[in-house]
Amino acid sequence: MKQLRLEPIKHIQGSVNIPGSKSISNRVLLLGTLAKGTTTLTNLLDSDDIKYMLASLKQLGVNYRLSNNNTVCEVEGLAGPLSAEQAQTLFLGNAGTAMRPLCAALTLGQGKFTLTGEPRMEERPIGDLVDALRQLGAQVTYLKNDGFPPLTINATGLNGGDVEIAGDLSSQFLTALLMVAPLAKSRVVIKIKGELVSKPYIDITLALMAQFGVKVINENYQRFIIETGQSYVSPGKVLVEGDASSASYFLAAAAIKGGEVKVTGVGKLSIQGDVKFADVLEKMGADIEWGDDYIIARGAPLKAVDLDMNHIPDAAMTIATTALFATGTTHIRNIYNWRIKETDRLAAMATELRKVGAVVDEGQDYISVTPPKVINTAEIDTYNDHRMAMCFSMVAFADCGITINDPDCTSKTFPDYFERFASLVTR
Ligand SMILES: O=C(O)C1=C[C@@H](OP(=O)(O)O)[C@@H](O)[C@H](O)C1
Ligand SMILES: C=C(OP(=O)(O)O)C(=O)O
Repeated sequence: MKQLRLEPIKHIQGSVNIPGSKSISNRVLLLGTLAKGTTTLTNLLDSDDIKYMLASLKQLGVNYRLSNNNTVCEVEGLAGPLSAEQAQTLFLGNAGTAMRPLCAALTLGQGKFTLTGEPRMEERPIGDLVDALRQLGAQVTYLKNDGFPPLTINATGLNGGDVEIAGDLSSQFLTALLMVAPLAKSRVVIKIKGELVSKPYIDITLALMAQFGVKVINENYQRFIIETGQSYVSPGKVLVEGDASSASYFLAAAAIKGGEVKVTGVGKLSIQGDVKFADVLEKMGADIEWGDDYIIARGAPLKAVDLDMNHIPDAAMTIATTALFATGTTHIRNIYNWRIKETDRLAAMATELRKVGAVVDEGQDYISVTPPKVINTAEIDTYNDHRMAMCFSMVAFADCGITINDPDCTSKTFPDYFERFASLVTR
């Protein structure tokens, strides 16, 4: 297994332009496909999750032109659903933002589609989405375990009507349903069962649908109405913002080490909820400055926080390792769905934080982290989870340094993370 040794870091300083948002890249590729007209995406993320979406679209006959560095993509819209004359099997890795939206989108047209992924994808639920699509007439069959990929869709189009969907495991199910709703045969009214988690991701979905000309009535995240007769029309150009979750590592690094780091490409005009990560750092004591498309973090002595982080589930992981450098016990609450992401992130985070000496309380839906007096070095397992690898790079700010096992797993969303990180630090 490959390992990356990070020697102790004395100082961090500089500016980093953050690669494109995973959430926006995959949404816009799909909306651009369903839309009338050609959409040119700039600052598209070049990472595994996007490659799976792009490969699937190509397999389904979508025409697009990708620049040499994979960050500019011109998508020729179909002005309607995806269809295929021959049965297609699509491999979607472990990309939730490809699996869930494509599962919904492929019910709209005609054809037989099988969706598969990596072993972990077969453990990540999709039942709540499939239940909702079935209420609208979709025919979906599970190939292994009920409620989980792989699955086969026999597509004949999607009816409109009233549909209920559970919101308590993942917002991606609702995102998927919202994106296909305008192309159903009549008006769609979606009612949310239970608490809706990760709400800001729904705001991303609605903002992008609006850019493509579709209006959704949002009744307090409880009910959504999508009137019939709407269709997606390309806005022409879409600039993909920098990924706010990816920005969290650089902002945290500055907060921990007392230097100044500016992240560009994401700022106060962002449509991504994860920019609120900067507010958490501010509560911990960091100095944060906002521009329209940048955020600057400056370090200061950090103190623990006790917060509900359901709204920023990805960036919240960065707080778990930042907590090693804060006085007191940090409590990260209402994050049950960490358990059903790339790995069981609550269990993985607790295990690895204990290796460096932290006292950790892992609850069903929370984690509490008390830093040790002296942080130990360790070999950190990353569980094929890009965020585990990136979060634990923070431990290099302790006097002992850290070793990251399988660092290349960052390729899911940030292939050159460790090179970018190294370019800002002095050892
Ligand atoms: O819609 C999206 O782009 C995402 C939603 C979130 O998932 P959940 O809604 O499952 O929390 C987030 O963790 C994921 O990385 C991306
Ligand atoms: C949860 C994540 O990914 P996915 O889009 O596969 O759900 C993530 O990137 O942290």
